[in-house]
Parts: sequence; C-alpha cells; structure tokens
Amino acid sequence: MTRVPAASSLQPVPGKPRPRVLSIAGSDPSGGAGIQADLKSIAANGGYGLAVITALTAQNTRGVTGVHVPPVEFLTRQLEAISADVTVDAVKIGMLGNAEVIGAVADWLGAHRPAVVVLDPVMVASSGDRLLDADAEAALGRLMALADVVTPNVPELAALLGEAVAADWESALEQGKRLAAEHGVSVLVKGGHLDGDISWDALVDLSGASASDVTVFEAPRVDTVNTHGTGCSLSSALATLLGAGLVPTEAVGAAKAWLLEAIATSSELAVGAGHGPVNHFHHGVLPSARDVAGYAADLWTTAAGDLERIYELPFIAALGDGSLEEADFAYYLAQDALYLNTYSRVLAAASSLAPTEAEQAFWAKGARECLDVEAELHRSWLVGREVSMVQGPETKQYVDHLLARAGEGDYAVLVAAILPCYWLYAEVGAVLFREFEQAGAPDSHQYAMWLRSYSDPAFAEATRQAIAYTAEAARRSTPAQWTAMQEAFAHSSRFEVDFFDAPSRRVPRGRA
Ligand SMILES: Nc1ncnc2c1ncn2[C@@H]1O[C@H](COP(=O)(O)OP(=O)(O)O)[C@@H](O)[C@H]1O
Ligand SMILES: Cc1ncc(COP(=O)(O)OP(=O)(O)O)c(N)n1
Repeated sequence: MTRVPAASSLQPVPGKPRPRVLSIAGSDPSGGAGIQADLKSIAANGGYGLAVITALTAQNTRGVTGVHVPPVEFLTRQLEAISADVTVDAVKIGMLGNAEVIGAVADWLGAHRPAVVVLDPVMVASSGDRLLDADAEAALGRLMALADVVTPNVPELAALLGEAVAADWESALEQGKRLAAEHGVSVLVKGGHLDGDISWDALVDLSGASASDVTVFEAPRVDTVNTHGTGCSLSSALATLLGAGLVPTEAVGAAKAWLLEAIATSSELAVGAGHGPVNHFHHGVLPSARDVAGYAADLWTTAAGDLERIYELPFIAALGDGSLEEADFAYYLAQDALYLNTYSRVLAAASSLAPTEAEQAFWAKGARECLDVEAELHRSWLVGREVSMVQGPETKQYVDHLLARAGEGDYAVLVAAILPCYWLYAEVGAVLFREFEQAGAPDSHQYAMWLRSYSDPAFAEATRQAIAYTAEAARRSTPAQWTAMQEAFAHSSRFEVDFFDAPSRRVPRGRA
C-alpha cells in the first residue's frame, strides 16, 4: 500500500478568486494613465477590472489639450449599474474633475462602500495641466474620510494640507504623517517627484495591520522619461492586491516591485514622443490567487515520486520499526547537523531576498530554529558518540546546490530549492509517527524521540506556510523563473532521497 497521498494535506487550498476591482477615473486616450492604465494594472496584478468614467481627456504623452466632464447624473447611472449587479472587492478612485463629481462618488461610496477603497487624489498631470478644478481640492476631504488609503504625490500632499511643496523626502514624509493624522486615513506618500538616486515611498498605516505605523519603501530611481501614469498604475495595483487579501505593507511592497519593473522595461514600448507609458505587462497577466494551489499541486507531483522512493529505503523501514543500527542513525544525525548549519544560512539568504516583511520574518525564524535543532542534536544524540563530523558526498551535493541557488539571488528559485527539506521531512515524519502509534507506541522503540520531533504540529504549520509562500512566488514568476523553480525543487527533492539513503550506502560500514 502506498503511503503517498494524491495531494499533501499541507498544500494550500484554492485561494480567493480574482478580486473584482473598480476604477472610477478619467479616460486617457494615449493609454498610459487614467482608466486605460488602471485596467492594465489590475489585470497585470491578478484582478478583474471594471471601469466607471468620470471625465474624458484629450491627451497624449506630451500633455493634456482638453477635459470634458459628462453630466454627473450619468456618472451616478454607471455607478448604480455596477453596484446593482456586481460585488466589488476593491475600488480605486482617480481623476474626478470637479466638486460635483466628488460629491456623486462620495454619495455612492456612502451607500455601497466596497471593502477596500484606494484614493489617488489626482489634481495636476505631470505635464502641468489641471485634472481637478482648483476650487474642488477642499472637497476631497469628504472622500478621504471614506478611503482606506490615500496616495498623494509630493505636490498633491502639499495641496491637501494647504502647505508649501516639500523640498526633500524627510519633509514629504512628515507631511504624510500630518495628513494621516488630520483625516484618520492611511497615506502612501510617493516620492517620485523628488530628485536623487532613490525613489522613496512610505506607507503611514493607520489600519493596525502592519508591524509599524510607518514603513518606508525604497527603490532605485530609473533614468527614464517614461513615467506617464505611474501614480495611476501604482494605486490600481495596490487596490488589486489589497482586494486579494494582502496586508497593506505587503500590498505596497508587491505593487512597488511590480511598478519598478514596469518603469525599467518601459523602453520596450514605443508610444509617443513625450513621457511614455510604463510596461504594465512585463510579467504578463498574473494568474489569479486561486491558482496558487495549482502551483503547489505541480510541485507535489514531483515530490510524490521521490517520497515513494524514500519510503522504499531500508533506512526508513528500519527507522520506522526501530530496528535501525545505531551507527547508521548516528551517521544520519551527524550529517543532519552538518546540513542544518548550511541550511540555516540558506534560509537567512531567503529572508534577505524576501519581498514581504512576513516572509522575511518567517525565513529568519526558520534559520534560527535550524541552529537550535543542530545544537540540540549535538546535546542529546551526538554527545559521547564517536561520530565523524565530515560532510558525506550526499550532504555535500545537497548543500552545494542550495548555496548555489542562494548565490544566484532569485527569491522564487531559492525558496523552491528550500522547500523539499520542509515538505518531505514533514510528510515522512507524520507517516512514521502514525505507524509508530498504530503499533502501540512501544517503549522499546529507540527512535521515538526523533519521530516525535518531526511529527510536531508546529513543524507541519511551518511547512504549510513554506509551501504557501513558494506557491505564491510561483504565481508571480515569469515562465522562465517557474521552470527554474521546478528544476531547483526537483534537485532538492532528489537530494532528499539520497540523504535518507546515505547511511545505508556509507563505506566503510561499521562505526559511523
Ligand atoms: N524614475 C522612477 N524610477 C523608479 N520609480 C519611480 C520613478 N518615478 C516614479 N516612480 C515611482 O512611481 C510611483 C508614482 O510616483 P509619483 O511620480 O510620485 O506619483 P504620480 O505619478 O502620481 O505623480 C511611486 O511609487 C514612485 O516611487
Ligand atoms: C485621465 C488621467 N488621469 C490621471 C492622470 C495623472 O496620471 P498620474 O499617474 O498621476 O501621473 P502623470 O501621468 O500625470 O505623471 C492623467 N494624466 N490622466
């Protein structure tokens, strides 16, 4: 009877479907900003985009030559048509044009507020053309009260506070904190208009969902003129990721990383002679969050074959029934201790590459725990035993593989290489412990302590999380990265088999 299930109980269940994200904004016929940019940004980040148009602009990459705001009654008709039929998970609000439009959107939000509201307080295009009547700026206060996050650039921040435009990042951040406190709303301060090699942004988070009230995000400033619609694209990506369930700091981090690549690859497009658009689809259309489960299932297909082989190994059979020679077990534990020392460094590398704070903390905790387990192995099992502490060939090839992936610096590929150690150990540990219990948990079993440690529910939970993070990284990967992830995972999975088999193959046999 096979001990390998068709799906691991540790795999993520299918996640939320694509968040339905409504953009309430103006039209930019050149496709770089406004509704057109919003819909691309929402799709690129895994959402389903809906659009209600507040205003038409005549503009291109060189500037705005006209603005037409249709009768506000028709805006309300559009909004009512959507809410009569569709559950909206998140809304992004962009260009509004005048105070009457602001009033209509505020009225609609008052009655039908979706779970996530991101307000980009668009006032003036980077070309200098007005997109909101000057006398309507004060009316934005009513909308801010209904928003979760407001995303002003530096001039908008000053206008909303009635202060002078900040000349540097520190002053802009202070203004962002003041705006958040004044209106009781989270503020994403955008530093794109400032000079310097770094493009700063910061989230002043009043939601209580983040580890700290202020999280600063930095990215290299791309030397390009193609920054048309960066604010529209960022706020739409943010609304989509919040709608998908990410916490605010994670959503901002992921949206900014995506936008940075869109700006950096914007020269692949050839649109207009002025400030060109960003490359929204640099990584294609992101699969829905629901598809995360599919990536984990694909990895399981690879792991399942190796797991089958692990269960067939004489070492595992003897470990399970307690008949394993002590010298083989000592060899295995010594290699495990050596392995864990390097594995800890590799987990630390994953922590330093992690795209979100939660992942950073998770891998750092894993790195720390490896050292604790290694120390415990020395204290409880290896002390007093004559065991060689030289890396065996199987250990060496495994850690060399992990170190090489860490050295390449691709987070997604690295976590794929890391995962089999969690996953296969958790599976093997759970099965052997279950069989041990079914056999009446005999006192005479020499390795009961080991079986207990690997069937620990906390380890299973950590494994579940490691699988979920890897599958999420796969969802965000390019096709080439996903191939590299599968290869890295397959190698590690195969090395797990060799690692479990090594004690039976070591030469000379006898003392470990
Ligand atoms: N040249 C650049 N390189 C990297 N990031 C940039 C660049 N210009 C703008 N950004 C980023 O684009 C986003 C929008 O910024 P900003 O230009 O301040 O807003 P807006 O487009 O609303 O005027 C921010 O995340 C900012 O950091
Ligand atoms: C229709 C429309 N809406 C918004 C803007 C402003 O776009 P934004 O991303 O804030 O920045 P710039 O493109 O002006 O740098 C727009 N131009 N058109």
